[in-house]
Amino acid sequence: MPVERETPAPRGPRRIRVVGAAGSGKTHLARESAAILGVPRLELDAVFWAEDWTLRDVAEAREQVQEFLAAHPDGWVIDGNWRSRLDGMLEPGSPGGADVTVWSRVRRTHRGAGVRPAVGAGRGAGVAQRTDRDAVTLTEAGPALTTLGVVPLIARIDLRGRRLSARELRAVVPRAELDVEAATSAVEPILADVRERGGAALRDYAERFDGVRPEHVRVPAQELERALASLDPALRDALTTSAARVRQGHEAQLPPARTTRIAPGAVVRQRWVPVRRVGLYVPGGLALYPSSVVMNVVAAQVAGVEALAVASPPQKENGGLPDPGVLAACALLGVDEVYAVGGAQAIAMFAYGATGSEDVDGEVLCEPVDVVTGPGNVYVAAAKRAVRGVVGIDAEAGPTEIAILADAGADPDHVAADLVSQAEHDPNAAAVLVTDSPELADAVDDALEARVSATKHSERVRAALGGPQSAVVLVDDLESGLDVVDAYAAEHLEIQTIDAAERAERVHNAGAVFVGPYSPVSLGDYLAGSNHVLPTGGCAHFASGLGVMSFLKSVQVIEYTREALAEVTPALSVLADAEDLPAHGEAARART
Ligand SMILES: NC(=O)c1ccc[n+]([C@@H]2O[C@H](COP(=O)([O-])OP(=O)(O)OC[C@H]3O[C@@H](n4cnc5c(N)ncnc54)[C@H](O)[C@@H]3O)[C@@H](O)[C@H]2O)c1
Ligand SMILES: N[C@H](CO)Cc1c[nH]c[nH+]1
Ligand SMILES: [Zn+2]
Repeated sequence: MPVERETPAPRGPRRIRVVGAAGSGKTHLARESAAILGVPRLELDAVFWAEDWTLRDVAEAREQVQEFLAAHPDGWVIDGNWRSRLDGMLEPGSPGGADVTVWSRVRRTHRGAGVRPAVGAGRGAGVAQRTDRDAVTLTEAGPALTTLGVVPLIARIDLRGRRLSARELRAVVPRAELDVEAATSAVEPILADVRERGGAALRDYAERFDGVRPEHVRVPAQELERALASLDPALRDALTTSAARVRQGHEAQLPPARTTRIAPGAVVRQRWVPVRRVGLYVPGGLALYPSSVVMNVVAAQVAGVEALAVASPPQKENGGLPDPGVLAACALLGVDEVYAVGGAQAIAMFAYGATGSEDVDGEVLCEPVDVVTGPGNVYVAAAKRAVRGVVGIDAEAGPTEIAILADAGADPDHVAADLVSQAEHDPNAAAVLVTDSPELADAVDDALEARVSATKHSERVRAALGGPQSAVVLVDDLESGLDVVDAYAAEHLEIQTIDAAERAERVHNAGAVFVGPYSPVSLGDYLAGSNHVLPTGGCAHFASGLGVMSFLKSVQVIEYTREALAEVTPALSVLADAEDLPAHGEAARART
């Protein structure tokens, strides 16, 4: 039986007026909002214009509006401007008027919705603050409505009283609409183009996606030195601390070389050999990630990789170079090959190499690498999936996910804080709470309301919490909760239950597990000593986080004496004959 996400109970304003300039997306916003709320919609253009594109008589038009209001006292969405003709009708505060007015407006290349509160309108209303980077999420009605407090921030999935098979569980756990598979078609032409046109394509994509055409695709050495020299001392100390702790954690991962004596004179040895050259991706679209420099670089260095190259998106604010904090972190860790390249194009550059297109590039801008690692958005993850085989990759480390398994004893404010902390990465980030306590779920809903309104990236967080990838999942008991989190296979899983340590040991599928009340995910993001580059989108069913093993290959070394070979030659010959490969047996018999 299919499991539905719960229809949210109406809470805030239900009578919504959408206004905005022509082409600002108000029709779309109104249509979507009405569908989400389950209320009727009235388009004022259809009221004030008659069929033959003459203006309808004002009195007649107003009467139509009045009839609509009278027929739907419980809620509606009305879009269109027509202020002067309405003469105050529909204004917040007027009889039967709107609870709230939403402006849909075009902002540079993205459309966005602003919110003007009605007198006495529901909580949470206010002019939405946003940056251009956030604005893209506001084309959606969901975030606009959660801003208004009309729908809850996060959906509920109630699995109580249901026994689901492993396959059914995998189908009901929340997942993003734009997954790696869906993003693949967007990145394939980019990969092919970079392979073909090298530096010229890299500059074109920087202009298109990052809003700046870098003069230097490879960051000049003096810019790395300059960034390190101007690094804020507190940040330098924090990066140094982080690198030392991560180094310590990763040194413990180094596998020992093993020699096994299979029989007298028969030796098999396992050597661990680092790959020679690696490409390390450091994201930089919505937020900036010096910490991802630490995670990538330290793991590769501890593994013993000889040549490390880093790529991070060019920043318009930094003249087409990557973020100064990213550059400084590279310099601090001794990496001098850094590229101002973001997204799928960076992954292509590393996988195929890139020819230069300008004098500053030289003939070869970037040599191909053996392994590409690092986190990024869904396009980066899709590009890594596409080049796998040409190069090695670590896990698909796409949009951040947090799952929390919590019981009634968990602190709802801490749970909310941790959900918000990861939701702030990306509108596509996922936040999932799995609990056997409806009381905790309600308390977390309330704590989220307070935290989301107050947090800096509230629009991005609302979009992440309100997306299909996020939910509060109610279960009968913690055993069922464990089944749900195993089916979900989160990048990060927090266990906030009374028996956290024992329960954590029973988790099969998670990139990293954070145990007990004092191990928030943000600790692992920066300086727990673990790595924050972790598998997403269910890949934790089979993949591990970034670590020294991501950069090591094992080489088996076999050395037998004549006697040891002679001892197994009869069995070897039988096997060779059984496979109709008699020359295999002859190669052994020729020696013994
Ligand atoms: N799983 C992990 O280990 C982990 C760790 C840290 C961060 N993250 C995630 O990394 C991501 C960082 O994302 P970001 O966007 O801030 O930076 P990013 O560097 O990953 O992506 C920016 C690039 O995306 C590309 N891009 C944007 N829109 C595109 C489109 N429509 N088509 C093709 N390419 C497009 C552009 O090239 C741009 O340079 C977040 O999702 C965050 O959650 C994951
Ligand atoms: N939470 C991210 C991993 O998904 C890592 C990170 C870096 N900076 C802050 N957080
Ligand atoms: Zn984080």
